[in-house]
Amino acid sequence: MSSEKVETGATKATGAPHGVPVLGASGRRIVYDENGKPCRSCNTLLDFKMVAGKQKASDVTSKTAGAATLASIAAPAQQEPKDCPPDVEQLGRSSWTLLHSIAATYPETPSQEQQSDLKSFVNIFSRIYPCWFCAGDFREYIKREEPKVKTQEEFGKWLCDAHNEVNVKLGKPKFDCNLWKQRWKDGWEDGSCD
Ligand SMILES: Cc1cc2nc3c(=O)[nH]c(=O)nc-3n(C[C@H](O)[C@H](O)[C@H](O)COP(=O)(O)OP(=O)(O)OC[C@H]3O[C@@H](n4cnc5c(N)ncnc54)[C@H](O)[C@@H]3O)c2cc1C
Repeated sequence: MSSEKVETGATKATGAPHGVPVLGASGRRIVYDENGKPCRSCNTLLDFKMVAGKQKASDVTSKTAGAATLASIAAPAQQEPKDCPPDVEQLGRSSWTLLHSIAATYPETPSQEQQSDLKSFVNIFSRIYPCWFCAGDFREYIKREEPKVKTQEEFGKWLCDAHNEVNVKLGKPKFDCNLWKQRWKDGWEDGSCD
């Protein structure tokens, strides 16, 4: 499938039907699947609802006049509904939690089999991740930066860099990778996680 790169890091299926919104209320490009339907796990909930006619872009803009960008203010205005399929952000948060938690429990000196299992997992993950354009970019990253699985520390840092690549793409600050273990394994030194 051919695709078009856009500023949010999203790519859009070129088969998007005529007469449907191209940009969402968040300012991001709407991602459609191969059947021309908006992809829930590829769009923010706000944009998904806007395309479904359940949220008007004007509802957001009128409440937020004067803000720098729609994208930066739209997300907090949106309440996450309970027990519904995830949007791109919920899916991402949960997936990063799983991935970093795997790093946190990966052995410090893994066997050959454990190293090979982890490599396979990361590769398969990059092929089946439900947000397909996210998955495509992740596969490109893995091609450029091969997963490092020789030790827990090595994998934790590799994953942190991979996550930072997405953060930068989305205009978010980079996370300090020296802190990955406090964030995902030991808890913060100030004791706030105790
Ligand atoms: C493989 C993958 C690819 C993705 N690609 C896209 C994409 O192309 N477009 C898109 O819109 N969304 C993408 N996402 C989702 C996106 O990364 C975020 O998960 C989503 O935007 C929600 O962000 P958040 O601000 O809640 O925090 P998240 O980025 O989900 O981070 C969760 C928590 O992890 C910690 N953290 C942040 N950065 C790091 C780091 N570098 N290392 C360790 N811990 C960290 C912080 O404590 C943060 O609160 C992707 C997710 C995954 C798993």
